[in-house]
Amino acid sequence: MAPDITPTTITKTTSLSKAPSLPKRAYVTFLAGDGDYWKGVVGLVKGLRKAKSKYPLLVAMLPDVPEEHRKILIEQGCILREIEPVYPPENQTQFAMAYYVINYSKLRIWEFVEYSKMIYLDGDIQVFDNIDHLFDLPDGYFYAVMDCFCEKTWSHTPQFKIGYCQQCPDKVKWPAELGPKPALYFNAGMFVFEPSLSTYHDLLETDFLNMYFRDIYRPIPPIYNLVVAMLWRHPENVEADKAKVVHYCAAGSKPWRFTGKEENMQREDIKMLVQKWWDIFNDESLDYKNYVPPDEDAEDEAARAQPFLMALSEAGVVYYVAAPSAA
Ligand SMILES: O=c1ccn([C@@H]2O[C@H](COP(=O)(O)OP(=O)(O)O[C@H]3O[C@H](CO)[C@H](O)[C@H](O)[C@H]3O)[C@@H](O)[C@H]2O)c(=O)[nH]1
Ligand SMILES: O[C@H]1[C@H](O)[C@@H](O)[C@H](O)[C@@H](O)[C@H]1O
Ligand SMILES: [Mn+2]
Repeated sequence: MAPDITPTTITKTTSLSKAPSLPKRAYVTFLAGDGDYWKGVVGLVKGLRKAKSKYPLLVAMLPDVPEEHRKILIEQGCILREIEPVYPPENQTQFAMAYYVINYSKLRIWEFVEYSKMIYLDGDIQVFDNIDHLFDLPDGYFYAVMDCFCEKTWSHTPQFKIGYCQQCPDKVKWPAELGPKPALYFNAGMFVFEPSLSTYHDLLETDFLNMYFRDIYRPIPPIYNLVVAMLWRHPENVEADKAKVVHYCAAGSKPWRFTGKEENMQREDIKMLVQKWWDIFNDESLDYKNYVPPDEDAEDEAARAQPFLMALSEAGVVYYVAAPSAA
């Protein structure tokens, strides 16, 4: 059979032989409304700077974000991208409409195809250590941290009802009567993904990220998205001070609203993590206008990839993810 020399093939060959510029990468977060989530985004961009991230932070933002908040974000070095709201399909309930609009609109980050790879981070996340090496994980997969099913937010699920959690699958075993074990489920506050218009369109039709990415989901260790409830639900799996990325998602844990009154919020590890968030938020040397970028240092980069590999093997997930190509 004759070789398939379609225009696509030709384009690819040409661009390869011309040694194109490096693939574009960026972090991306999502912002909606005139509430206080912008504080989370300011904390996040300053945290990324402190961790010496090489890549910018894009903010995918709904039109309802007020001008004064946009101004603050630009002054902090964020790249703003206004996105049009996506309304859920009509068959979905009218309750909690805002919640659905937020969920569907977030999918627009798959439209950012000028970037070949991105890391999504919720606004209530903080990055305490450089995680740029996650961009080097092999293409073609969807990387995220496994969620925990032990909090009341999950009380509607069979997992919660029988006390099964994928974080400790041997404590309460999945009963055979309930059929096959449920697929691994990730927390959708942090993930490594490849923008793609066809994926975007497919996602709009699918019942959400976990369903859509079921087959190419590869778990990465909890240090890349420490869902704070893990501290009291699975202390054997996590260490608060080793986490590179912390997700303040438990009730009462958002640092900028923290009162310490809600359940578990008096814990020393929580108070320490909330303080660490504030230290970054208040650190003026991390403001964009004051920031002096460090010199590029190739050795640094290699040194960073090493603990990553070690962490993966410690967490026993090397089986799931191939080594980063930089290793
Ligand atoms: O008024 C709001 C509400 C949310 N957000 C943005 O949307 C993100 C998701 O909201 P939360 O962080 O409050 O929600 P959870 O961490 O509890 O949510 C988890 O489940 C959600 C769906 O329920 C999303 O998928 C989310 O990314 C995932 O981490 C926020 O971080 C923030 O970036 C806003 O900007 N304004
Ligand atoms: O995935 C969920 C979600 O992010 C909730 O908002 C959080 O409170 C949960 O504990 C987590 O498991
Ligand atoms: Mn969140």
